[in-house]
Amino acid sequence: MLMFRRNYAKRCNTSSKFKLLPEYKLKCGLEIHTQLKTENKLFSLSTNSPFSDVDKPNYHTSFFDVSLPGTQPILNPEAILFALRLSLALQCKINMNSHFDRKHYFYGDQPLGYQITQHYSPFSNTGKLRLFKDLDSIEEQTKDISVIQLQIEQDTGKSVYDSADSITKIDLNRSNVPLIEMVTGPDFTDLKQIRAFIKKYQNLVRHLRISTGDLETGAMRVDVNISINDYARVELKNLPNTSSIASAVKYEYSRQVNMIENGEGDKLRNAETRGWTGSETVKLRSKESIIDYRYMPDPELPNIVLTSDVVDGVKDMLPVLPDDTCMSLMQEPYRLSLKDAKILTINSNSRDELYTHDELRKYYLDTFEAYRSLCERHHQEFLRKLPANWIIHELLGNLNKMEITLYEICRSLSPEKFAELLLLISNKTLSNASGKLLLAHVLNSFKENSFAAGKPLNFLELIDEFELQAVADVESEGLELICERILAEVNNDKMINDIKSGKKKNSIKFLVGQAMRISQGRIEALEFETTFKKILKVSW
Ligand SMILES: Nc1ncnc2c1ncn2[C@@H]1O[C@H](COP(=O)(O)OP(=O)(O)OP(=O)(O)O)[C@@H](O)[C@H]1O
Ligand SMILES: [Mg+2]
Ligand SMILES: [Mg+2]
Repeated sequence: MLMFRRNYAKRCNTSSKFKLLPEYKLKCGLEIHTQLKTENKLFSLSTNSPFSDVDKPNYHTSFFDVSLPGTQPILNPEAILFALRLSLALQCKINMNSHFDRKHYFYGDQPLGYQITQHYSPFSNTGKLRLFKDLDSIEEQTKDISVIQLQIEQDTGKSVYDSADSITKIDLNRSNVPLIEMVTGPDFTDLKQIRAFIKKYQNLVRHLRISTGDLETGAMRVDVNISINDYARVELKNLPNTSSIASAVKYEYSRQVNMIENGEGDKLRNAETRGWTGSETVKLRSKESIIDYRYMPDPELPNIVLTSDVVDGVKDMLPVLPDDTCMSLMQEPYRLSLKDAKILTINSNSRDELYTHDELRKYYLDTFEAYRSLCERHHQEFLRKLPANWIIHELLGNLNKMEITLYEICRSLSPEKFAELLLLISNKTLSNASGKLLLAHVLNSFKENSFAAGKPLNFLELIDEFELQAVADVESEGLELICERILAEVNNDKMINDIKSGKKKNSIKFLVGQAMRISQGRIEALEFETTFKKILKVSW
């Protein structure tokens, strides 16, 4: 037995890098619960704010949310609209006549005694989400993940264990928050696909503005079902973030392979549900012992009857989906790299307070157009890459560093103004280095003046004031003099020899840096690099 275990550990190299073994095929399906950010709860007029007022338990509740006898559910149509947006974006078949069912179980944070969900006739089914090799970093060119069904249901309350008093307290702020449960087919065959799907689905719900999609708060919760070859599935729950999902999948795959190799495969014949402790999966229950939920149609709620007008209307109003936007940014006239196109398309949640990808994309597109027409007007060569380089790398870098929002910047440095800066760089009034200095200065002074409306920005005046004019057409003797001076100052034969031989090509950047310092950035770095190479007779 021990031999088998060592054998497996060796082959899948568990200690360093996780590897799937070809003879043990991974099969995996996901169930994802997503809280909808509607104004009100699913069946009541309570505010739907499960994460605000954490210090006020049972604050966002109505008589219905706390299950007072005699209260009745009233369906919130906004939740239907959100479910319709998501179903259409996932190319699902819409059920024009779905209904709600009661799923009975007893738990303290579910005082009704049942959860209102959709069991017999869910909202939509048979959709798909396509993953792409380049866009989603998967191995295959494309991979379709099928969506088996999508249903609307209510969230439960929360049980909070109070260790000081040794009692469990119930908070019903989350009770009756609208949820969508989306179930995929068992189509995943490796971890990259699982990671890619979760990220893509999260980005989609954010893009459709139907959920925050945050895993950390529990606004999005992922259950992973795993099996190997033809054994039964194991359902994994309590996976609070992407790294626990990945670790749990790796752990569970290895556990199941070990069991099969140790001759314990029979124990994998029955489906079970396991939880993730942070370091291992532990059995919660077996699927057979699951209680009978005694599903029954909810008699207090009418069917959700849709007309094709409503469905078509929502379809027409869907925003362009992130993949399509990303692909169009990589084509004419923008021809962005995949990396830059993704930055303008995919929600970067961590810096959401400074800019959203939608704002940033709009700023980029407007600047691109303004710069293009300025170039035409001034008969200047249009450098297609300039707007992306300066917005995604320079501007964004400064926003992050100075902690200022794109929204505030837009008021003083509009895309039209930014295009003027780009024109000054492309017609060589400003060197790259001086352009960077000027941009940083402008942003900094906006910040210092708290973005108060002041004198309109005039780049030419600022260039004069700070003497930032690029030194154009520098005499080559002038350049050579500066370079010779630096070589003498540096006085490091070893470094010079390593540059000449090509052993340390990068050291030339150090010399260029010194030259830029002396010329205060007013001469292009490339000019210095060429001169150094000439003086040192570099042949690489
Ligand atoms: N052999 C298998 N291996 C891995 N995953 C599987 C396998 N068979 C089914 N699945 C996945 O298991 C999941 C089943 O989810 P579904 O919601 O239908 O049932 P459930 O887990 O019993 O219900 P509940 O919502 O009460 O948890 C799907 O994501 C499906 O793709
Ligand atoms: Mg399940
Ligand atoms: Mg399920």
